[in-house]
Amino acid sequence: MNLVLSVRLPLARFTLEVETRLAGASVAVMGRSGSGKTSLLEVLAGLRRGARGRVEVGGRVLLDSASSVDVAPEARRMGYVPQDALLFPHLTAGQNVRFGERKGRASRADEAIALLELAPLLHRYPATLSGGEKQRVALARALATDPALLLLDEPLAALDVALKERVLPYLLRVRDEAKVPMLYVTHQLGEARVLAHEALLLDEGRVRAAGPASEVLGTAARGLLASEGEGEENILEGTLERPEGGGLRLRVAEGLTLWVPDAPELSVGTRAAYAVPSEDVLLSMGPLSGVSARNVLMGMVTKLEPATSGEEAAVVDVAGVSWVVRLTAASVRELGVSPGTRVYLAVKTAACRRLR
Ligand SMILES: Nc1ncnc2c1ncn2[C@@H]1O[C@H](COP(=O)(O)OP(=O)(O)OP(=O)(O)O)[C@@H](O)[C@H]1O
Repeated sequence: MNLVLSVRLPLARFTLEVETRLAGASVAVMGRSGSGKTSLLEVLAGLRRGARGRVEVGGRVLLDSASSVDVAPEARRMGYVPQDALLFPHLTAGQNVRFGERKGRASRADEAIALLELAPLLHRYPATLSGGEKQRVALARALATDPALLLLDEPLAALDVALKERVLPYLLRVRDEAKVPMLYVTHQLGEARVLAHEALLLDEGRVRAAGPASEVLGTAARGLLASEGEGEENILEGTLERPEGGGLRLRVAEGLTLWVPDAPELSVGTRAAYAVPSEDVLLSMGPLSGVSARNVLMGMVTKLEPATSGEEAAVVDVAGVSWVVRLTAASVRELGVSPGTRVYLAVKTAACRRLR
């Protein structure tokens, strides 16, 4: 899906000026609070009068102010789910989903209901649903409109950690099974890494970086989001295994396995993803023994980057996989950490949180 953006929209403090081309199936839109993320989504949805320039989605021109093209919001086929997506309180979950159903496309609503596992909830009213369930209904309602592009504004922000874990896999299903392209606003680098193929980083209304997620979500994003104190997570994907002697282990790469919390429903051979907050990784200069952390990984520092005030983020390569570890500036000095230093990382099993 091709996305061509060349838009200008005057805002209160600055002008949103976005000039970019994206090709990915899922794009994370990131940036500090107030950098213009929601405004950009609303320009795409056709909800902002005064937007100038050109918007093209999958070859279809939605806005071209030079030739006075400005497709009405309802004709744009954008599945917009705003930050605090409200459900109609007097309609059941099922009626909410079908509300947006496109004529002749009833199957889309059925697909969305199956994909998001809403069948048991269809007769319930929004007031009786949990936050995560409401999010799933809002997402299904958007999918039922058979959108060309989903615009999701921080779909997980209002959910606590446990609920996030339950809703994130549904977003992955939308991406991988429904195959509906999405633009996804988030403040969490970890979430963006799991969900996005590409990323767009906004700073005061301008594009600071855009392109493959693996590149954009590195240095630039960390530097820009650091001042917000956003938590950073290491995301590890791999295959589950149960070695003799018990326990559950994630095989991430040749030479990198990670003990993770055991749970009976997890079966060997399944692909899984885990998040480890950067502040939960301990760094040591020497081999560790006699520590309670079950995972001790040997690696090499590749970069040091400024993180939150007074802190630095060390990027450590472990068997070809990059880890981010938070250190205070004092520890960096005292330990003598610099690029090229061999280090050991200790990670408690309990710090590994399953994402899918
Ligand atoms: N309708 C509007 N008219 C003028 N300025 C606006 C309008 N809506 C928002 N703004 C301003 O534009 C800037 C960007 O707002 P926007 O909501 O797009 O940011 P954001 O990146 O989504 O922020 P957050 O992460 O806090 O949701 C802010 O300074 C905001 O005050």
